[in-house]
Amino acid sequence: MTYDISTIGEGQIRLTCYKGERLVNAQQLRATAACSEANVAGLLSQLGRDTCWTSVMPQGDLTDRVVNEFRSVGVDVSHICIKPEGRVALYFMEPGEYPMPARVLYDREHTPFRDVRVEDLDWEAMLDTKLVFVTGITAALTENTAVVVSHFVEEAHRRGIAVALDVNYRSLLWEPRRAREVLESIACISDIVFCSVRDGMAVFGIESDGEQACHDLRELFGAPTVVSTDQINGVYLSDDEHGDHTFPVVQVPVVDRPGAGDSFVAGTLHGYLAGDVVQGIYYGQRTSAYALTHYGDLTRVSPSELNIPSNTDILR
Ligand SMILES: Nc1ncnc2c1ncn2[C@@H]1O[C@H](COP(=O)(O)OP(=O)(O)OP(=O)(O)O)[C@@H](O)[C@H]1O
Ligand SMILES: O=C(O)C(=O)C[C@H](O)[C@H](O)CO
Repeated sequence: MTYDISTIGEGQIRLTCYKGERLVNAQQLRATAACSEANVAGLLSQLGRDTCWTSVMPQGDLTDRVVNEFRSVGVDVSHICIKPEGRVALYFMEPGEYPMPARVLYDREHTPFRDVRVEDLDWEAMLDTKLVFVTGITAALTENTAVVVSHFVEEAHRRGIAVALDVNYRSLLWEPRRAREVLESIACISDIVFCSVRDGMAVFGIESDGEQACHDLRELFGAPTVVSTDQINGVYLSDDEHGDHTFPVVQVPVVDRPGAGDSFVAGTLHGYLAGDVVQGIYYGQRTSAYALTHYGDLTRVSPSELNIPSNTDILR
């Protein structure tokens, strides 16, 4: 079977404080599955795409909790390498209520994924795809994960498979200089790059704003298509075929924030895979707005919900 998209990343459990509690004295935590790349695959699966998410995870209930979540929406998880021992990565989150900022605390040292080697994975299966999707989160973890991400992208490029990169810079995982060192060469052979205006400045030193920042990133990478988000300030496209464009964002209330960026990427790739990145951005705006309305990093959406009239007037 040829996948529409194939991706790799570390499965995690997110443990989130309930509203009005702080980690330091929380009595209960909400457990949900997480992984930026699997979130993208999971949303695309729900939209009818054939997707594959690969990882390295230890045998056990916590792995089952994570893997079952993505399997349940149709992601092919059969190429995940299961190790007999090890721990599952966690991240704790305090969502933050104004004026308290949100906080993330990673607990992801000593997991088998950090030691992944190229020979652990079934590359023939993973590369039987129309598009390979990678993010800066996975490249950030260890030397090994950076090597595996670069191998995936280079092999895809060599075989004429489209590559999509989401820079997804996480300052808790690495320094901007190292991020640039690893990600710039990947961006330069990517067909579509997602890089927020904030990450463009932090990692690539792009000082311009909005549409211009997106344009400058495209010039820097020489990539055919760059899409930049900037929270509620707008989405920007710089593209060989369409030129430079701004798409306004209609703000919606936030129930749960993590995963909105991934949902935006998934929606955009859904259009991109059909040959229409502009339609993809409209999908992405809708799926990311939906993502904010319910708990969990994985957004739950049905194809019909992508096209129904919305009271947020986000869609055309
Ligand atoms: N409050 C909001 N209302 C409506 N849409 C939103 C809101 N916040 C974010 N979005 C949508 O989500 C998209 C991605 O948001 P943002 O730029 O914060 O992502 P990101 O920084 O890439 O996310 P992440 O932190 O998950 O990597 C925005 O372009 C927008 O379309
Ligand atoms: O931050 C990470 O490492 C993740 O992959 C976990 C989340 O699912 C992600 O941050 C949401 O985009």
